[in-house]
Amino acid sequence: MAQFWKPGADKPRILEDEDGGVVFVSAALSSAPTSGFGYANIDKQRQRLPIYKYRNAILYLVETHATTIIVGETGSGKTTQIPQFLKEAGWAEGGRVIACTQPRRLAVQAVASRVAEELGVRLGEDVGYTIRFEDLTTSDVTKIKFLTDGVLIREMMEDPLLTKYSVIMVDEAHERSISTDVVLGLLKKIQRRRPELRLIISSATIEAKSMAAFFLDRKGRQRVETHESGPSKEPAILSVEGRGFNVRIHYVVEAVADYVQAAVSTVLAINDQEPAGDILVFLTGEDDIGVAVSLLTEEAQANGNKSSGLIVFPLYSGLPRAEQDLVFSPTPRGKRKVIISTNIAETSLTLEGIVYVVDSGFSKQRFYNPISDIENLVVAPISKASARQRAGRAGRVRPGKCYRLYTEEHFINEMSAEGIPEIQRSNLVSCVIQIKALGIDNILGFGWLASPAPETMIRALEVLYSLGVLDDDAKLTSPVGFQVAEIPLEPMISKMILSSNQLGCSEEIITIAAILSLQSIWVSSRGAYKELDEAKMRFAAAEGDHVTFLNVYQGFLESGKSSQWCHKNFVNYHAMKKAVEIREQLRRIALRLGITLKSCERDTEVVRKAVTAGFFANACRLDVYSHNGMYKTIRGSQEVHIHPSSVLFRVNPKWVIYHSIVLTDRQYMRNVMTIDPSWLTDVAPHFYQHQ
Ligand SMILES: Nc1ncnc2c1ncn2[C@@H]1O[C@H](COP(=O)(O)OP(=O)(O)OP(=O)(O)O)[C@@H](O)[C@H]1O
Repeated sequence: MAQFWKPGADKPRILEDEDGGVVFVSAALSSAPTSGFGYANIDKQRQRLPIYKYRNAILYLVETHATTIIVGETGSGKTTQIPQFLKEAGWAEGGRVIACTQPRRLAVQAVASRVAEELGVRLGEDVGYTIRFEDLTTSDVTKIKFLTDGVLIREMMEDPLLTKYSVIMVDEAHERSISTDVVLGLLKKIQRRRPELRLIISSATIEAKSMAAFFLDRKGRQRVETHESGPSKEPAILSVEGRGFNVRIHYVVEAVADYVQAAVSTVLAINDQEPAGDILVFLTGEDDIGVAVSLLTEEAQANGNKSSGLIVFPLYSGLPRAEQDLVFSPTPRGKRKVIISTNIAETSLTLEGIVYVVDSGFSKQRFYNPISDIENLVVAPISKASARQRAGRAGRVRPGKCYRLYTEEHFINEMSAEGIPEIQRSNLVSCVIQIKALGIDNILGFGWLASPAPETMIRALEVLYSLGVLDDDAKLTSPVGFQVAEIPLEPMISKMILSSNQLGCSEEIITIAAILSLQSIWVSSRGAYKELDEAKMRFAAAEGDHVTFLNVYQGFLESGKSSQWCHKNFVNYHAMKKAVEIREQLRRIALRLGITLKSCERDTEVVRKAVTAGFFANACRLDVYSHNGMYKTIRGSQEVHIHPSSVLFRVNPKWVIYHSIVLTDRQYMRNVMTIDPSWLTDVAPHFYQHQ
């Protein structure tokens, strides 16, 4: 009997309906048995995956085609099996390596450990991974390497033709992150120079024909006709039929007013009414995840036995690795794990115990406005492709259910088939410098999968020119441009590091750079707002957050890197440990670039000047006529406010610089620092000449 489900504001119910329910894809596609799967040995599990039947077809297509596009349901085995098929067929012999890219770091680590486990090898040896600031591979030993698309682009700077790879699989290509689009454009170029390189583009939800059209160019086709021995340049498309287990989809009958509250009610209803199985909830960011975690934890405490079986874990990219890892821990007997996540868990991941998925229908997405030069993170509706990926986190090791907190009508009529590629809605400063560093000067004619807006390109070129990274001919300057490109951070942070060399404060600036590359060093307040504020005030510097970070870092070192010290001060211990690690890597990079490591002995003026040398484009002035602490950006005159998490919140100094903007009810500046406005024209005369 099918079910329709309707969350109520106070008491959610799961309603029975004799009419046919909405079933994900089709029950007829189910090809795996519905029980016993978890107990089979790994070889048997592998053989039961839908992709297994396609092993020979895949190997044949890869042998005979330069590019193969593989579309198969979530959980059909693309990510974990294809690299193994290739290895078994000899593609990793003779010192060659098989690469598989993922848009997200968490997925890279998770799939690499799964594949190592399936092959019975130690992670980091035959099977390894590389993400920014972490390389778990062994040269001459690693045969299958998982990595983020961003890391693959960085590798091209050292080895432009990626000569060690025999096959590169670009997985989850539907995500269309900036790095995925750039990687696809670059790989297409590399293929012309290295016809023996094979590409696999895979996803559960890509439009295979338009992807194939991108890889098919006239020149390529002509070459096929004349070179019979090489692989065909015409891309092959393979559709893998079948999925692991059914996922039954439930829609709300009426639109919900508050998706966080509805998600919490749904989790409680599942816990009350459904058999054992963990729950994965998709919300949008740290803030709404924090609210949901608190509500569920309170509910579990208040309800005694009824909800006490729930163990709730948040999951988002800024969460330290050790806390992220908790979501993979086995669920204790008699308990039910609830993971409340951003779209970090949307693709590639298999979380073994997950039976139920709750999908809010929203995610945080970047939107850049080249006119105001502001990039906001906005909560926006997801696409159908994302919704399918989210549902696909269930049904991987047993049948599952997905509760969509939106109506079926909304899914069918309102949701776009695919999201807007990130390249068309982001600031492109980092992207442009990477492409330039690879020696590609004609950015507009790069051969984009989707062209970015010309205004956005112009803005990026303008900022890079003002940073001294590009010259009048829009070429990378030497040495500054090349050095900035070599540091694996945002160009503004890299420029700040380089400037600290002349100003004699590189030790301090490297600490700030390490902390800025983390989401937050404070623990989330968990309701204890007053205590968190008081703790912050112990470190707060009148100059703002950047100098405050130096105080916290110093305190952490003086405590002997103590976790108790962190706990007492509301500082996130794991984040601080990560900051120490990143700082060590940045020190090594700085030394390689010839930067002298020197401390200014806490001369906060030179520290702030170095930050300004990188972030001058983010300068704002207090609007003295506003009584609510409103600032206007110098370029673009946009209204912005200091974020409540900043130590300058309510202090409202006249001139400030920020690191990033978040949009909630207003545009808020995060990580804010006071400046002297004369520094702006000192460090960026071209940028501010008309002010
Ligand atoms: N860590 C794991 N623990 C248990 N089973 C796993 C694990 N990882 C993968 N599997 C099994 O292997 C199957 C295939 O996973 P894989 O990631 O290769 O699929 P996929 O087709 O790439 O999916 P997606 O499109 O969602 O990334 C899963 O459905 C699951 O049955």
